Parts: sequence; structure tokens; C-alpha cells
Amino acid sequence: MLRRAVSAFCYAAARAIPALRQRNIALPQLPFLRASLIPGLNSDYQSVTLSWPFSSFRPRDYSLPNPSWSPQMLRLYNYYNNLCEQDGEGGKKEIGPWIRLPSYNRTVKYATGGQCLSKVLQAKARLFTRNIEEEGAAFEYAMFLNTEEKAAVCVFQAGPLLEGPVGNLHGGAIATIIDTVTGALSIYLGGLVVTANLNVNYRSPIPLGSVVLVHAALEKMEDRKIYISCQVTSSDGSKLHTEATALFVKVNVGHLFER
Ligand SMILES: CCCCCCCCCCCCCCCC(=O)SCCNC(=O)CCNC(=O)[C@H](O)C(C)(C)COP(=O)(O)OP(=O)(O)OC[C@H]1O[C@@H](n2cnc3c(N)ncnc32)[C@H](O)[C@@H]1OP(=O)(O)O
Repeated sequence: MLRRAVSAFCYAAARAIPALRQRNIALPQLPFLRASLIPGLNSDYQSVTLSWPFSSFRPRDYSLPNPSWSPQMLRLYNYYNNLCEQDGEGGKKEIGPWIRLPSYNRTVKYATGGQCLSKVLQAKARLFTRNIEEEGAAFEYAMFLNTEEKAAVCVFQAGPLLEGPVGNLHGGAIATIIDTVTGALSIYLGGLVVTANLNVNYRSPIPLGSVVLVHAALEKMEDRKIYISCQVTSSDGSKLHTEATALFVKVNVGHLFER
């Protein structure tokens, strides 16, 4: 039944969204609803952020700056955010190869606009990296995609609740942010995917409170498989903290509900 509800929602969205966009209705933004996730949606909608048309409620975008961000975090955010807009003809701002990914704490509810679905599907569920409301306490990050280079950069500030070895970031938290960034890039490239394999080599500790860069890049795509490489470096790129490779496998929606 659940699968039918998901299909019905996708079908309705595929029909409604282009019509709403045509009418130029100003809507709150929703992230990463991709053509490949919605059967029938025109490829023009690939990588376009869509909006939830039936509510004026604006979910919190966790990837926007907040007072807990250090000056260094803010500087790096501004640097990549500025790359997302390019000067076009007549000084008009144009969308370049870089995209900032908004980030919400309820994937089903805010990413797909599934207000109803979110009641059916585990109402208490929250995205692992966004489930602590206190600003600066855990994962503070913003992700940027380079659509031409098929790469991603994440500016990441590690909060005190992510401690592993005294004063340093927990290895599981490092793997989590790597999975998140490589996963986001894979979702952009392939639609619905799951992590099949993640190999992590920890080269040097990451001090709590520091700001690091997580770089991810597509290595190759083979049928359903997407291979991504990843490095976590100091904010100036001079120090390598962690290296990883990840394999994501494309799945259909039904796969997520197989029990
Ligand atoms: C615009 C965009 C915005 C995006 C904005 C997003 C924002 C938000 C970001 C949040 C991003 C969070 C990202 C978290 C992502 C998870 O953390 S997912 C959770 C953890 N992962 C899982 O639970 C997956 C569990 N595993 C499975 O479901 C199944 O084993 C799999 C991986 C789907 C594979 O099963 P299957 O569908 O039966 O496929 P199968 O035939 O076994 O394998 C397919 C191919 O993959 C290979 N393979 C499978 N597993 C492996 C393996 N472990 N090693 C090597 N090869 C393998 C097979 O050998 C096969 O290769 P070929 O024979 O085709 O050459």
C-alpha cells in the first residue's frame, strides 16, 4: 500500500509541478527532487530545486549561516556561495556550474513535499546529520556541487558533540560526513542510490571546532554503480585528514520499503 501511495504522490507531483512552474507561482524551495526520481518529469527539471506548492510553511534550511559559524566557516561558505552566481550579460546574475544544496532535517517531508507521506512514514524520523537543533553542537555544514566537473565540496565545522579521541572528531562522524557528501553527489548524478561500500583511511586527527573541506568527485559510473572518491583536508588544503572511496548503487523506491 505504501508503495502505491509513493507512486501516486510521484505521479501527482510529475503532473502538478510543471504546471505550477509555468504559472510562475512563487513557492518555498524544496531540495533535490530530481527528474530521475519522478517518472514523467521533463529532463528540463533535472537539478532544479522545486517547491512545495500547497503550504506557506518554510522548513529550516540548515545549510545557511548561523551565529555558531566561525569566521573561517563563514569565509569558506561565502567563497563557494559566490561561485554559485556568475555575472552574465549586462551584469545580470546567472546560474553557473556551482549549486549550493539546501539541507533539511526531514528527507521525506521537505525533500519531496510529502506532508502527507511524512505522517505515514515514521513521523519522528530525522536526517542523522541534522537531528541536533542546537546550533554549532554537532554537524555544521554546507554542500556545493560542481555540475560540470561532477564534484562536490562541503564546508564542515565539527561541533563538540562529535568527540571521539579527546579533543578530536569521532571516526564515525568523519565517515558520516563523507557518506553524506559522496551520497549527495551520487544522488545528483544517479537519482535514488544507497551506499554499498565505504572505505575510509584516517590520516590525521581533526580537532573539534575546526573547519575542514570535504572534496568528493565522480570516478566512474557503470550501470547502476557510481564510484566516488573523497578527501577531507584542512581548510587551506595543505593537510590531508582523511581519504575515502565510496560505491553507491542505484535502487528504485520499492527497494527502500522491502522488509
Ligand atoms: C540535487 C541532489 C541533491 C541531493 C541532496 C541530498 C541531501 C541528503 C544527503 C544525504 C545523503 C546520505 C547518503 C546516505 C546513504 C546511505 O547511508 S544508504 C544506507 C546504507 N546503505 C544501505 O543500507 C544499503 C544496503 N544494501 C543494499 O540495499 C543492497 O545490498 C544494494 C547495495 C542495493 C545492492 O543490492 P542489489 O540491488 O540486489 O544489487 P546487486 O546486484 O547485489 O549489486 C549491484 C552491483 O553492485 C555491486 N555491489 C553491491 N554491493 C557491493 C559492495 N558492498 N561492494 C562492491 N560491489 C558491490 C554488485 O557486485 C553488482 O555489480 P555488477 O554485478 O552489476 O557489476
